[in-house]
Amino acid sequence: MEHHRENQVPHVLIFPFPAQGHINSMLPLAKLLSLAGFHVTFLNSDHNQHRLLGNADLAAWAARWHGFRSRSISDGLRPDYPRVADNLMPLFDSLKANTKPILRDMLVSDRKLGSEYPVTCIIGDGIMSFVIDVAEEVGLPVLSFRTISACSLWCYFRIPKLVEAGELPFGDDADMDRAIKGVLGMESFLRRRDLPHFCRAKEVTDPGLQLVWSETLKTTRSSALVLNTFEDLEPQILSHIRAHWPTTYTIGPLHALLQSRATDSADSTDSSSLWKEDRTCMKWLNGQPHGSVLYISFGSYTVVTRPKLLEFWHGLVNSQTRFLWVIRPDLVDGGGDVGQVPEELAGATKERGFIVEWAPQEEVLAHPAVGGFLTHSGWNSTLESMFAGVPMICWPYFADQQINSRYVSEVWRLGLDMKDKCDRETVEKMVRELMEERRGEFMKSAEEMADLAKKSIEKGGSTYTNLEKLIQDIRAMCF
Ligand SMILES: O=c1ccn([C@@H]2O[C@H](COP(=O)(O)OP(=O)(O)O[C@H]3O[C@H](CO)[C@@H](O)[C@H](O)[C@H]3O)[C@@H](O)[C@H]2O)c(=O)[nH]1
Ligand SMILES: C[C@H]1CC[C@@H]2C(C(=O)O)=CO[C@@H](O)[C@@H]21
Repeated sequence: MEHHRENQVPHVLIFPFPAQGHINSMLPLAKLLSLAGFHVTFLNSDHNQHRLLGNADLAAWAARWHGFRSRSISDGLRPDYPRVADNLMPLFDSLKANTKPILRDMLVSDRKLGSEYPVTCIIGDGIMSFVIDVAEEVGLPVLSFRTISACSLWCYFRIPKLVEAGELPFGDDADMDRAIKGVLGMESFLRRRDLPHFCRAKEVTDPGLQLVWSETLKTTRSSALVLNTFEDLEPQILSHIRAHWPTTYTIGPLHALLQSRATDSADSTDSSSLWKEDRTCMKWLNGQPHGSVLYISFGSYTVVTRPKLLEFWHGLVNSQTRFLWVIRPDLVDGGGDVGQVPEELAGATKERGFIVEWAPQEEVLAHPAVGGFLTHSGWNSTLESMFAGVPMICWPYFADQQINSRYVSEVWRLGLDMKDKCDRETVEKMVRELMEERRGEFMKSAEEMADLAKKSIEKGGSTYTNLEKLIQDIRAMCF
């Protein structure tokens, strides 16, 4: 038996939902497990692997992260199919119908996936419960990694209770500020408008609502839940979660945990961006006064209409603040470009602003010139801003972002929630409030939260300890 133990190297297959936000939270875990001496296969979609190859040095990753390999699998859609937020059901349906059997066949035909060691455990994205089905069929242990906050996962889990109590659906009742009482732990501050966006569906049969409802319930079948959060951030909600997922590993903020473990700083920042990063913004930031710049990014999925984009633009310019703005090529609804910009905006932007299509966001948030973040409240952006000690203005777009923005403003006191508004007057008012009037207050709470996050990843901290436990438990699965 001992001889057998010496030869068994854990081989973990890590499979994120094919989207930037899911790659950016599960990839650091893959690298951390390779640092622990595990063999790791990171599974991208063919579509995203092709995009990553254009922007990342995947060959260098294999050299830097011993035991790490990335493979790809078809998501079943044409390469040019629009994988966009307001049309995601075809992607989910295709993953279940097409990718699931391919994944099973990959594991049945070669348990080693072309490497020297057989797969001993699967960590699948919790929004793709079909990975649990495949793991059960091929007889492998499986853990579910949900890439969102514990508070948003808990809201999803409570959907059946909200429906039972008549709190969902809202119907045509327009009172979005009506309190929601059915999410335990959130009764004192949760409104209809703060629930995850899928809860705004008019019918219980809405596909998006059904998706997050059913996928969340199905992840209770996996042997454990992995979350990119930390104990001090969401303690009450985590205790509710653990009543349904007894084994829950909180190992976030993962981007920072990796950075703290990587021997070479360049290693931990190797880009996993699907867009090409424009690093010229770093030189521009170097020329800006300390804390003077508002960074604006709405993540990888958000789209806005051109009128809304111009409202943000007017509000930013009227606030007189310096700004660094990420305007992805596909940010404007319908894929159109920004078009002709009014001279008053173009002139002020030349004077006080800088625009890129995609930024090295972790480095931007860590730059001393950045004093605030206008964000869509995606979970990675929220954690990155939190760890960098940068206060936020939140303009959530969909999915879990609505609940994240409510927590930022009402629970963690790290900024302002602009939810459901984007007129130029509100934008200007909130930018001035965050960057000037209440700057001291928000900087103080942001620094306190950043300290809590830093303590969680240090030796003896909850995240540090939970990662060691996860590594130990995965090792034990080999025998
Ligand atoms: O110019 C940019 C903009 C973003 N990022 C990075 O891209 C990631 C974006 O992730 P996130 O902030 O979580 O937003 P989304 O891409 O929108 O993520 C999707 O996935 C997340 C995790 O499930 C969810 O929380 C979001 O709601 C969902 O939209 C972050 O790591 C950013 O650092 C860059 O590197 N450069
Ligand atoms: C496409 C979105 C549907 C839900 C997914 C998600 C989650 O709850 O895991 C968060 O945001 C998006 O990335 C996914």
